[in-house]
Amino acid sequence: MPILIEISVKMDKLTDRLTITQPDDWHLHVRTGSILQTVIAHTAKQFGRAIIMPNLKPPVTTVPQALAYRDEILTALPENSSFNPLMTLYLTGNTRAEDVKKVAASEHIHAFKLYPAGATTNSDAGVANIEAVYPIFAAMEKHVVPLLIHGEVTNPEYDIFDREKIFIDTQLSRITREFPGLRIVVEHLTTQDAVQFVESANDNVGATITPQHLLYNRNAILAGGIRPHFYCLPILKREQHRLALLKAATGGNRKFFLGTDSAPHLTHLKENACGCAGCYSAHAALELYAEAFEQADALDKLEGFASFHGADFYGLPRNTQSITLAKQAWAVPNHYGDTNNTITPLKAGEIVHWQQISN
Ligand SMILES: NC(=O)N[C@@H](CC(=O)O)C(=O)O
Repeated sequence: MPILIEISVKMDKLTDRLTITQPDDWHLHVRTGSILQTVIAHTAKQFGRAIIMPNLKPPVTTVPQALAYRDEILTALPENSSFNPLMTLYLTGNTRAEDVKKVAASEHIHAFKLYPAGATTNSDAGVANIEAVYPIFAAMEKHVVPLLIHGEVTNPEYDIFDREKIFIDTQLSRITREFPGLRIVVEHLTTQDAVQFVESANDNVGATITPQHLLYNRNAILAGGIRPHFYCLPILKREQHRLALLKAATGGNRKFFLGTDSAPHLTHLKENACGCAGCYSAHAALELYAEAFEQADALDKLEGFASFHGADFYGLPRNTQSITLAKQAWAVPNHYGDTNNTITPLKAGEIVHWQQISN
């Protein structure tokens, strides 16, 4: 497999163009209502498919709700787009084994998302007692339905920078031990500890990595003042963790794949006394990953990470189209959206060095 990956990446040194198989985004928030149209256009321009996170208000907990949300997304897509939203259900204390069977039988719903209650944006309806949903994990294991995990403990007594590691030590290691056949995606890894955990777990355990966690460490949140657009959960960590994530993403290991966690919030709700968690990256997702991979001198590994590993993990066919990026600087706009509903993207007003030129 790695040999195939090497061969199919076309990096033309003379023109500085990079052509890869069309990628997928295995962790995406697109919200609902007026903002949806703006953000889905960005994603659909680059990605063939995306795992759509279900943390709406109220959350998407049933098959009919997920199918209705899918229809809303399809309606919001630009004309002639062939983007395919892969839906998920929000796991709660009320999820039943019957719901797992329905998801297994659904063509459009691909996983359950576990939010520990209170861990992040719109997670209040999440799971307060993880052990209580073990029977549902057993049903997912049996029906081969993946479990996507926001891996942080929620007890406010724990230091925010330690919450991922403590979740791994106290919850995740036990879940993987008790359900070795359960397909698990540890979402948006942020620490060296999480990288090591995923590497040493069995092949049913994979992980997504975001562009912000590859490009920035926690200093970005406090560079000369409080910078709310770098605040997401799990929060950015120390440089040693960023380097471990970069090594994992660029190392060719099939367990690690692209998941932007692009999470739009209106600008005024982030630039606020109590700003929301989430970075918006869909406007330049692949370009931001290309910058990170280029830093690691590993552009030849981008295609595996962005276009193959996730599809293989989910047992879906790889995309057949391709996408080309050029080494072409462009300035990211300060805002997207309309005047009443603006979102501030990652690198707002800054230069991005790669640009998509075709799909
Ligand atoms: N990543 C974030 O900081 N926020 C996400 C939720 C999540 O994935 O944690 C959101 O929906 O805004």
